[in-house]
Amino acid sequence: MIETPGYLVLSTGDVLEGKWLGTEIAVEGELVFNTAMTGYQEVMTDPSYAGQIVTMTYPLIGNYGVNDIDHESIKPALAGLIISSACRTPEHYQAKYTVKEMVEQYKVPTLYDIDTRALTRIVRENGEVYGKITTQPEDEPENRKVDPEIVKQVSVSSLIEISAKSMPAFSGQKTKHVVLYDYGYKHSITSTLTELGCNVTVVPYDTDPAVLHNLQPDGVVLSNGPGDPEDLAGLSKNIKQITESYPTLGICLGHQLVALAYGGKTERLPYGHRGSNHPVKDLLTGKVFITSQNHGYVVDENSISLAEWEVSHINVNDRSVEGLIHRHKPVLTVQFHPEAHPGPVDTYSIFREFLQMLPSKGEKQHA
Ligand SMILES: NC(=O)CC[C@H](N)C(=O)O
Repeated sequence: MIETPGYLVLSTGDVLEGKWLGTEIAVEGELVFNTAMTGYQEVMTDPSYAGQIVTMTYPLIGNYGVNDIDHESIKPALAGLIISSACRTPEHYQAKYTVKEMVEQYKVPTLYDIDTRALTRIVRENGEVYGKITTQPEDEPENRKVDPEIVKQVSVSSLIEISAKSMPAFSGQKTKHVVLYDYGYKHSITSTLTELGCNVTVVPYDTDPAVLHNLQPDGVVLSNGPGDPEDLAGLSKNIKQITESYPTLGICLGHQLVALAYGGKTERLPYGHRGSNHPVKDLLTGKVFITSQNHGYVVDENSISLAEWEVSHINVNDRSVEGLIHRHKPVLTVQFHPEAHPGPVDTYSIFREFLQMLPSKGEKQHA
């Protein structure tokens, strides 16, 4: 087999040599790393990675193949993939393809045989690093910012209706209708809601609250998504209106956008939280959960009005804000991923907490 060398050229001046896995296409993006030991398929198809080159720190990728059931969106959204060893002979009863076949089919520029430990150190030490996957070691990444309009590229353009897959979560209740604002949603969010007995309507990220009102939701979920939350500050007025009218759950980007809508600020983490074993403390119960995470920004605790909001969760490693609860309105938001995938389902109960906030039939509080 002839293996062509490929290069990852970084904004720090470092150049790492590897080999192409699949099609040789040059691409640029923000360099991030994910520490999950499994879940590469979910990571590759999570739209929150749009515009980013993702390094998997676990050294062997592809050993259980790729299946037809664990995609988090219809196709990979990440700009590029960097791995150490690529397994070409997967073993798993559900495996349908190899990682090589997947990156070839969707034309995801991918390098393997990269020293991912050295690369991760560079990102940890430098924080915001941009890179280019290329055949030319003398190339340089030109862009130093993820496209401010990236959410528009991953959001649905018209609404999608998904029916409940089971009886309502709580006995005696009618099926609830949840509208999911799509900033780049993961399919696990809709599958969790439908498994808990909700009908879900997925709407474009910029859907006007008047259109939402016509859908007569019982509650609203604001999804995860890519990019810098402050690039979406123009949506703040709508988001504030939504949270004032309907019980709301914000997940990751959705959490950040609610904070911005209430006058809060977001800031960049030194090198992000991306993995499936991030400990989060529920400050209301004192319990610690292991969570799935994928974010580069956090809500600045000092920017939140504590008269209006309570910090419900913090990250045990760096004490950053992981969850907010409104003191008077049925609004809760989390920075981590209760839908998991990849990672543990310890915080699945967040969906139940949200569903418990939805009014029973005949007692909708909105006009
Ligand atoms: N998964 C997400 O929703 C990520 C939110 C945002 N793009 C961040 O990096 O912080």
